[in-house]
Amino acid sequence: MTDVPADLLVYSTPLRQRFRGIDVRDGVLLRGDAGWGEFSPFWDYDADTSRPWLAAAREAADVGWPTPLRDRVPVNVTIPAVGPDDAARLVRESGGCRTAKVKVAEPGQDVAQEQARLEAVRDALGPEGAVRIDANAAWDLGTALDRLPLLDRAAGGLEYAEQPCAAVADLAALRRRQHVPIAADESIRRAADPMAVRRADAADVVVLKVQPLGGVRACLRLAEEVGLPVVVSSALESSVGIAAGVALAAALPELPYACGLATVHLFERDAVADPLLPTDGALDVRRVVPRAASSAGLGADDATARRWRARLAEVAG
Ligand SMILES: O=C(O)CCC(=O)c1ccccc1C(=O)O
Ligand SMILES: [Mg+2]
Repeated sequence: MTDVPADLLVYSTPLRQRFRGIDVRDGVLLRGDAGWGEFSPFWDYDADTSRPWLAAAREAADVGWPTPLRDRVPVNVTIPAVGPDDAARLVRESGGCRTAKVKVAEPGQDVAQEQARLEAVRDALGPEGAVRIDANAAWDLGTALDRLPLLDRAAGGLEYAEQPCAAVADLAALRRRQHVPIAADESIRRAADPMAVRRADAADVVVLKVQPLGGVRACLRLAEEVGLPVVVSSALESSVGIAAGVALAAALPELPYACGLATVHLFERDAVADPLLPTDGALDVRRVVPRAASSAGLGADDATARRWRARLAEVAG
């Protein structure tokens, strides 16, 4: 081999906690004139769904991002569907996060386990902290109306509930019928028409993710169009992908909430040497570079690297 550095690397890492049904995360890192970008659609996404993910990676690599308006971005600690002791430990070890996002509606778990997790998180965070939940569209309207008051009480007050139901009409009804504010995530990033949330008055907050929505600039345009407060969140990426979320959060005119960008701690090993982990509850606004010059050095075996090259070709083609 020559010593010409690669402009395409594949990374792979086990997760410390199972998240969103996966326990290994992998993806492609692309280098261009502006730096490194990440292309890491989940494996259950088809080529069409993955196209905006590639546009986001290319923007990061080839164009770079708009000028930041801030140099630090407050973030929430993300609490997977773990038991109360682990939940409390994650808050304590979060790097000073004063907001926690707790996953609920995990298949096989009951409401008592969710209450115990929320009580432990509130206890670890203290009365000044903010607690939000994410149900990933799992509840029907009736279940959401039953659960929200119980979980609101267990949490000692919820900042908001992220995507409690799948349908925009159900989010709107829920918002009218109880007091916990509603955030839309899947209704934005997986919808043909993200503006439907706004027209239906279905949310108080929108969650924007750079890769599924096609890049930092695409998200800035969407934020302006929607006109609601934005929470920038991760798609469970390496620090290369997280840096794009941080760039979006840094470029938004207003940033009233902590962002969901503190997920690198869920990786056993990050793709960069100096991971984007919070200190004093916030991430620095900066670019990052891979910590190794080969995919093998980033944990990807030959089969994984081949699989990603084929996928990249399919999505680009
Ligand atoms: O928002 C966060 O705190 C972390 C990001 C997160 O929850 C997430 C990560 C990958 C895929 C989906 C989601 C989600 O918000 O539903
Ligand atoms: Mg979500």
